[in-house]
Amino acid sequence: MSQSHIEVNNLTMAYGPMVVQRDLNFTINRGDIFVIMGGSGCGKSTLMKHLIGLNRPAQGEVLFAGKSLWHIDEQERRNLLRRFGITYQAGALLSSLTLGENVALPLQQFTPLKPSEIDDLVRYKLALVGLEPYQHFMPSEISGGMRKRAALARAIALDPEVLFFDEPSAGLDPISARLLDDLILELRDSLGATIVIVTHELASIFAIGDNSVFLDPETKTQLATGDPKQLLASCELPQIQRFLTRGERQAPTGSITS
Ligand SMILES: Nc1ncnc2c1ncn2[C@@H]1O[C@H](COP(=O)(O)OP(=O)(O)OP(=O)(O)O)[C@@H](O)[C@H]1O
Repeated sequence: MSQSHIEVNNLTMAYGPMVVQRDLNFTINRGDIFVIMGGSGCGKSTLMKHLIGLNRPAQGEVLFAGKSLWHIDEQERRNLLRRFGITYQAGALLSSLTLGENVALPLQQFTPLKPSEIDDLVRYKLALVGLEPYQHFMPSEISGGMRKRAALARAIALDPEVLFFDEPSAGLDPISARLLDDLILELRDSLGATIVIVTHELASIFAIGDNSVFLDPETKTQLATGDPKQLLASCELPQIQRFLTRGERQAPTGSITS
């Protein structure tokens, strides 16, 4: 049976008095690729910030391996946070450092490893994303798709249990986006990591998503959670059908619409 890794219980997220989403309830299982979906401004990035412990819930809780990041001491919180790997949409790499130096950074900061050991690990992580020959290149000397992969190599430097991606394929052409999807699947399988992704890309959602939550900006709560392919096949909510078919369908084929 699938084992729960992250649990979101009755979560309400707000900025001051402005509620972004309320009453969110879902589970992210170990080893799953979990997609956060929903229209612009519904609160996907805000949810990601709650999952990684940057934002504090207005109500409810987020449990990581059964623990709330807000109800433990500072040392335990730091230890838990080290088990996360995060890649942001923009500014993922430091432009003044080579790819190898970028990947080495978390290893230098958070481990007692010797320089030669760090160098071995850097080459290994870059090899995992197909960039070992580019270790000494600057970020400006490689393509956008390669930069995303290098950022991924840095995010996996500390062997994270959970990898978070905010719009990983933003700005990539369809082929590079597809290659990134393949890489994410490979990494999930080789690292055994749980992966949480915010994305609008339908092709990615169906290609790699095992489970998902759909946030609605109108009602300010989740409308559905489940395997995106199942939602497309059987969820009758028009908002979900519109989103998953780019507005082409209001209800699953075969269901009756008025
Ligand atoms: N730091 C902040 N302070 C106040 N309001 C914020 C802050 N960050 C986001 N918001 C507001 O919260 C709401 C949700 O924003 P968020 O960025 O989480 O949505 P999103 O679904 O990720 O959007 P998009 O798809 O456009 O990236 C928006 O109304 C946004 O203006």
